[in-house]
Amino acid sequence: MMNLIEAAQAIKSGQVSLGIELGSTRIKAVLVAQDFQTIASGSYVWENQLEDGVWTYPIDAVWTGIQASYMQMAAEVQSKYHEPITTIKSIGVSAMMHGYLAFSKDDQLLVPFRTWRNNITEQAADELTEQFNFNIPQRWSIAHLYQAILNDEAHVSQVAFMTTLAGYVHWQLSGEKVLGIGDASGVFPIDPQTGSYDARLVTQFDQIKRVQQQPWQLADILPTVLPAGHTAGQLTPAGAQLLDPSGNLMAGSLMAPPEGDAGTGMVGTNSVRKRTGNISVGTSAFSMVVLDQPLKQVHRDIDMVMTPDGSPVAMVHTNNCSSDINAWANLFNEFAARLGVSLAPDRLYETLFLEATHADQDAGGLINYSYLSGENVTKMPAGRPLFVRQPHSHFNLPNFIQTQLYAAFAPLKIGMDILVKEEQIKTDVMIAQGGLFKTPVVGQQVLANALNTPITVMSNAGEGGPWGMAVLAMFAADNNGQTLDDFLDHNVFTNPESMTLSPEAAGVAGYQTFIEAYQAGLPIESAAIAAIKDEK
Ligand SMILES: Nc1ncnc2c1ncn2[C@@H]1O[C@H](COP(=O)(O)OP(=O)(O)O)[C@@H](O)[C@H]1O
Ligand SMILES: O=C(CO)[C@@H](O)[C@@H](O)COP(=O)(O)O
Repeated sequence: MMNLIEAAQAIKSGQVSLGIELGSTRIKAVLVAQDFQTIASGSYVWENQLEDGVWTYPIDAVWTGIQASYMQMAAEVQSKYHEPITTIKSIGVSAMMHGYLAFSKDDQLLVPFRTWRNNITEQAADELTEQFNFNIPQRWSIAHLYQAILNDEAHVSQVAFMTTLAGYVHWQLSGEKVLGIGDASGVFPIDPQTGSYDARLVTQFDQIKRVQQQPWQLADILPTVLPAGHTAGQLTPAGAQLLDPSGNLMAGSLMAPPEGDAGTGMVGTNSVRKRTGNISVGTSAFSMVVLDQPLKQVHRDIDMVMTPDGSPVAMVHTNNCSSDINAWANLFNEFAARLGVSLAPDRLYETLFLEATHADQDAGGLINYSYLSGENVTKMPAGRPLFVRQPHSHFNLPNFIQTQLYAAFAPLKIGMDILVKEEQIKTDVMIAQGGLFKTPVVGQQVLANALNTPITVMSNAGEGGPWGMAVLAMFAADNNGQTLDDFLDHNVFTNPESMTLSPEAAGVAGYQTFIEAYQAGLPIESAAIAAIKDEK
């Protein structure tokens, strides 16, 4: 580990890499030294909005958030090391995947950003899955494009370029219209042999009658696909100004292929090798296993994505994980404020999560449906968060918080059971990362019990994504021809700090009781969606 003087020297000579990640609730910037240690970080809280039935973020907020995170990180560098950041060796951008950002030939955004969280592309996703004999989830970018075509949306004929959020930011910083292969795999299916979009499926798409009527062909409007380790352009002067309006940062940094947060999660947990598994836990929850053989069949609940170096990955993805925890945490925070108690966010979460350690194993018979938005695994088209209890349920604070944690992982548990039962895909251990692990042990133990699998959490778990992106940026700058898995094993994770928790029998049994009640009660959620209309 570098001392203060060595770190200051690294900053001065530009021997540092920057990873930026735009997650659903936090934009993060992490500056990493060449020994892979984090030197400084910054973050910015943002929140998606449901506007006219579409989950979105204003595009300006992307830049407000990136600049605020960068500025906070640069301020930390200045105060700790007394150096401004002027040169950065390599930079990588990662973000929530999928969704729809479509631009005209004059680079104008044609419709507000449609994020991964939307459940508005059912018809397109169903038709494409059938045509391609390949699972196309609703959040895939191609489902959004095709649904816009099916909807006869006027903007579609003007589309000159479509990309993901990471691809958009990368384009603005470097001028390059490219995507890392992992992020690209959430846009359109990838052919593992060619490392690019599946040419046969691209032709099939172009031949659909309503697509033929468009003035473009799919290949004209998609970004170019690049694997990890390749150079994906340089930070331009305009890009440097966009990232750091103070003007300290100079252009010229090498840019790595932009990736999705699935790929950076795999890198951050050293899980790109075949038969390794990892889980990302934040606004959404998704588990990923790198495959050593193709799946037996197409499943609507198992998504096929790629590692950043192009190996197929089976993913179980759930739209809802931590949003409802946040809603309740905010409520408790308001109450604390009324009592004159001001709590820093980490203290708030820690205090609440620690309550769960006194809970009944079955969470006292309480049930929660944490569906802020629709949920693919349980086939809910929209979200109506619900808390349900019986007159005799054991309703107290520990059980309430336990229920929130149990419910956050419930769709993932249901989806993982499909992966295990139908495809017999199971790893010996899963490595988890995400903001929920910023409070140690509690969420990790619940996840281990829920999935009945040992869960490892690394010391970087709270910032695993942006750190993973910085590592990819270093891999792009300096890899000596190594493969990504060897680079991670031999250079990066030589002495990882991690903790593994195994499932506890009583907790596993308690979670099983909870999940049975949860599944039995799912019609309540359906009824709420039908009965309580969204007034927006
Ligand atoms: N100190 C904490 N302890 C436990 N959970 C936390 C803490 N701080 C934040 N969280 C949870 O982590 C979530 C953010 O995780 P993150 O991985 O950054 O997700 P995303 O990419 O969806 O923004 C928050 O929404 C919150 O639920
Ligand atoms: O859809 C995917 C991965 O397939 C994610 O990008 C999306 O769920 C967003 O993740 P976060 O909840 O922001 O970590």
